[in-house]
Amino acid sequence: MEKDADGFYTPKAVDAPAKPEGKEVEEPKPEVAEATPSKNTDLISSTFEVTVTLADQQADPNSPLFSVKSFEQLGLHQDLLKGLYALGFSKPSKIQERALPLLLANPPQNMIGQSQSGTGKTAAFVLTMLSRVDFSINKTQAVCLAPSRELARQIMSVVVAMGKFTPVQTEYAIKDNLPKDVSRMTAHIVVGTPGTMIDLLRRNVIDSSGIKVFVLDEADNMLDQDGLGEQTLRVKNLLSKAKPQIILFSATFPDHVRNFANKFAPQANKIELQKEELSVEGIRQFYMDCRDEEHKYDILVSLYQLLTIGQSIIFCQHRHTADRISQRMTAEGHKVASLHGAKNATERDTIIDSFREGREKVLITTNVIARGIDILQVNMVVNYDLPLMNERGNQHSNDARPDVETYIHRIGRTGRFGRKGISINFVHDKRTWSHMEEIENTLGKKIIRIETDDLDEMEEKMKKALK
Ligand SMILES: Nc1ncnc2c1ncn2[C@@H]1O[C@H](COP(=O)(O)OP(=O)(O)OP(=O)(O)O)[C@@H](O)[C@H]1O
Repeated sequence: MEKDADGFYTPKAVDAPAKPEGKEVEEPKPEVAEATPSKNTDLISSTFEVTVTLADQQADPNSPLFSVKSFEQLGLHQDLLKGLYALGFSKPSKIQERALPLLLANPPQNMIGQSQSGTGKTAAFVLTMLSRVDFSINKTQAVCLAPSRELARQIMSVVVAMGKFTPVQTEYAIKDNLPKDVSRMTAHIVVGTPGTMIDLLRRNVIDSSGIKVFVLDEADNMLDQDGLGEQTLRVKNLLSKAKPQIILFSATFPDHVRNFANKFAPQANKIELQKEELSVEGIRQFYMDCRDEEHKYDILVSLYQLLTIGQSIIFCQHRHTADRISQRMTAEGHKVASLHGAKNATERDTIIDSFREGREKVLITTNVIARGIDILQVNMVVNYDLPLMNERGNQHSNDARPDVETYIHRIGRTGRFGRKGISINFVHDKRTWSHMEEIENTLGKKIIRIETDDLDEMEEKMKKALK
């Protein structure tokens, strides 16, 4: 793909002969000198000596990571191919293979894309934004919204990495992250959260007239009428004159949001998952039957060694629970961090960066990082409290029911891109037991019991699950 006279990256024809099932087809060589795909030897290992060869996963036609095409065949510009290869991406995943030709085709068409957690949706929309930007114009041309500052920062890191060989300029629209006294942003791509994005568009700091792409990551969450939906709609209205291509991606699209998504992104190309395809194969789900709340804490502490083999995320329903547990564990000499929405922006950035770098191995948190966060070393997720939500979007009300979508996203923080992972649910009474049963029935996937008083058995089961 070459830049055309106007400086755009125009996709070339993307039709390529399909690979016959079960047969190996030689990958075409990349067209660029320095853009050599690294051998897919992205191995992770832990004390359990787990090794995952992504190439094996990508060769299995039933895997969401399988693709018959190469990145070159998807019609990406050489500069972007270089960025992909520098990141160690050698072959697209299924969602990338299916979505990219539709996303890059002209005239641009809206997209509602669904694919399991950790299967590479970010690259699909980031490459689209980078492909559609005309770098010779210093004006904002793509905006992307995410539900948390942590996710917005992560998406930006992908934009910067994939755009490393392009002259892309980027800017954040997240709280406490704006350059002082900025009156006009000229960055090509702006990534942020809805509140700050509304502010910047309203004050004309972002000139909306040149915006060609509008992406919602975690779109079902961004469109939920009981949550961020109203703000997201305001952003859309502020962009409406520019008529951008609207791109919605998520691992989940519950029925009540899907109807709204169809209106939000009219005439969209759609890639959908069946209900039984929602959960990721590599994540083994367990539960532990605790006696009461206090026993949950004791069990968590007894798990500490296992939690620190790789990295772990512990999800609680309330901020005060996350704080209390982390304070108690810290006082007892364990090294844990806690992150939730009541902390200030600087603290939040420091905590997540430190966890990302592996300086802390256990992160105790709330739903704030249930979605999108991609830290490959996380091989265990604990639902200290199962996620709940009532019909009005209230997590804390007495009539709250199991929130299956949030459960899928939470456990999806492990088992990323073909890796193995473990999730453990703590249940401690009839109510929490029935909540877990409801999740199990909805997902059609067995959740296996681990005894709380047999650490050896626990370790054995976990080792097996991670193999
Ligand atoms: N084609 C590829 N080859 C190798 N690694 C890839 C490829 N595509 C994505 N990845 C890696 O896979 C991981 C998961 O990707 P990503 O975060 O985009 O998943 P996602 O589908 O957005 O998940 P979630 O639903 O949790 O947001 C990332 O570490 C990313 O770098």
